[in-house]
Amino acid sequence: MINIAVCGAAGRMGQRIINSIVETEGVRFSGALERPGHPLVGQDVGLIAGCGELGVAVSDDLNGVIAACDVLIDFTAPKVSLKNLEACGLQKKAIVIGSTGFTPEERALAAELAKTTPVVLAPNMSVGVNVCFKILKDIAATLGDDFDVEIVEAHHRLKKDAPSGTAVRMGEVVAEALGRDYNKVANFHREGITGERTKEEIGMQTIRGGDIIGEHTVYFIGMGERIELSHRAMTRDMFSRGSVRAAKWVVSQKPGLYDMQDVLGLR
Ligand SMILES: NC(=O)c1ccc[n+]([C@@H]2O[C@H](COP(=O)([O-])OP(=O)(O)OC[C@H]3O[C@@H](n4cnc5c(N)ncnc54)[C@H](O)[C@@H]3O)[C@@H](O)[C@H]2O)c1
Ligand SMILES: O=C(O)C1=N[C@H](C(=O)O)CCC1
Repeated sequence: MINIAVCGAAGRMGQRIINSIVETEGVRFSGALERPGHPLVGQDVGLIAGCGELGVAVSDDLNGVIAACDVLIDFTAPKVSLKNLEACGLQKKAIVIGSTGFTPEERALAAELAKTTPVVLAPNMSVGVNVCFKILKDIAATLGDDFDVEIVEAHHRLKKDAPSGTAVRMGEVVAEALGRDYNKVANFHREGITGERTKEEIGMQTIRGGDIIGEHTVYFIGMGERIELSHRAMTRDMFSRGSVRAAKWVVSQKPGLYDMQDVLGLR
C-alpha cells in the first residue's frame, strides 16, 4: 500500500488529486498540506474535496506530513515546490511536482535537488499531452525548416503563469527537433511594425478566460498547406489521474529527475 500526501490540497488540482487517490487501488491518502495561515487548515480535507469525510485534516506541518507518506504530490507554485522537494530529499521521500512556471534556473535547482530523491516533474500529467510531446518531435523533424511553427494555448482566467508549462514544453520539443534553442527563438509578443517573420522563430500565444481547463494547438504552417496538432482537456481529472500514476511509479525509482515520458514509457 503506497501512502500518498498532497500539497496544495485545497487548490483546483489538489481537490481532484485527493478524489483520484481515493478512487485508486493500492494507494492510501495519508496527508494534506496547505500554506501556513490558510483558512481551511484544520478542516477535514475530504469535505473540502467533495469526496466525503476522510478523517484527515488539512495541515501546515510540512515535515510531519512528509514523514507520514511514501510520496508527496505537489501542485502549488515553483518556489513552494522547490522547498517541498528539498524537504522530501532530507527525508528520502519521493515527490511528484505538477507546478508550472519554473525559470530555467529553478529547473536547474530541481535537477540538483533530485540527486537526493526520485522526482517526477511534468508540466502536464495527461496521457494525451504526453503522446503529443512524443509525436511533435517526429512531425517537426520530418517537416524541417519549410514550415513555420506557432503555438497557441488557452486556459482559465485564474491561471497565474504564461505561457502554460505545456506550451513551453511543446516549444522546447519542436525547437530541439529543429536544432534551435527555444529560449532564443520563442517569440511571445508581436505588436507594431514587426518586420517579416523569421524562419527560426516559434510564435507563442496565450489566451486567458472563463473556465477553460487547458487547450493547446501547434501549427506547422507551410506554403499552401498547414498541419495542426491540438489537445483539449475537458476536466482536470486526467491530470490528477496522471499524477497518482506518477506517484505509484516514482516510489520504486532511484534518485533522479524524471518526467511523464518516463512514467508512461514513451521514451
Ligand atoms: N502538471 C499538470 O498536469 C498540471 C495540471 C493543472 C495545473 N498544473 C499546475 O499546478 C499548479 C496549481 O494549479 P491549480 O489550478 O491547482 O492552482 P490553485 O491556485 O487552485 O492551487 C494551488 C494551491 O497551492 C496552495 N499553496 C500555495 N502555497 C502553498 C504552500 N506554501 N504550502 C502548501 N500549499 C500552498 C494554495 O493555497 C492553493 O490551494 C499551477 O502551477 C498549474 O499550472 C499542472
Ligand atoms: O490549469 C492550469 O494551470 C494548467 N496548467 C498546466 C500548464 O501550465 O501547462 C497544465 C494544464 C492546466
